[in-house]
Amino acid sequence: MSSPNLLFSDNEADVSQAAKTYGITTAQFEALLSRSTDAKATAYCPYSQFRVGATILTEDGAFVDGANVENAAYPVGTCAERVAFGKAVTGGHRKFKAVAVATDISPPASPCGMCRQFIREFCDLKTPIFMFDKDGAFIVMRLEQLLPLSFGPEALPPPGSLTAARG
Ligand SMILES: O=c1ccn([C@H]2C[C@H](O)[C@@H](CO)O2)c(=O)[nH]1
Ligand SMILES: [Zn+2]
Repeated sequence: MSSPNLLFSDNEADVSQAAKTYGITTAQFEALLSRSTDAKATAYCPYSQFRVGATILTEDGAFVDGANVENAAYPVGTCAERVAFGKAVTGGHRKFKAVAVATDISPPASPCGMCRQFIREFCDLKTPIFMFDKDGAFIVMRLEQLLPLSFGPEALPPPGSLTAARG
């Protein structure tokens, strides 16, 4: 069932309101929408035919795109979000302002559980995740809403602090 109270349309009022609420510019919002929508075309998804595009806005204002990459051994395939974060992190980015995911369904798809946890490694809990349908209508939620009571890097002892003697 759709969630009309959560689904915004791509009109000027909703876009500027969302951009303001989530701390990005309307130009950045429009770039997240157009780039994640275009990224769907780069998906390799012969098995599901379900195209997903993802775009990440880095803290310094760069954009990194990804799409899902499937595999004949089905579980080996990778979601668009993890492809985009892999590219961003190996490109040297460590801080991010927003994440966008675009699909051709409405209401739009939301990141799977594995991707929510993957995002949690690199993003502040307040980070907005924009989920776009084919027409640019969108749902937006913060990471802490998509992944409540989450487990993250700060729960572990600092890397290198454990002694080798302890098994
Ligand atoms: O948020 C999502 C949901 C699904 N998929 C991919 C995985 C698979 O390739 C296809 C169908 O599940 O869509 C993503 O990339 N991101
Ligand atoms: Zn996923």
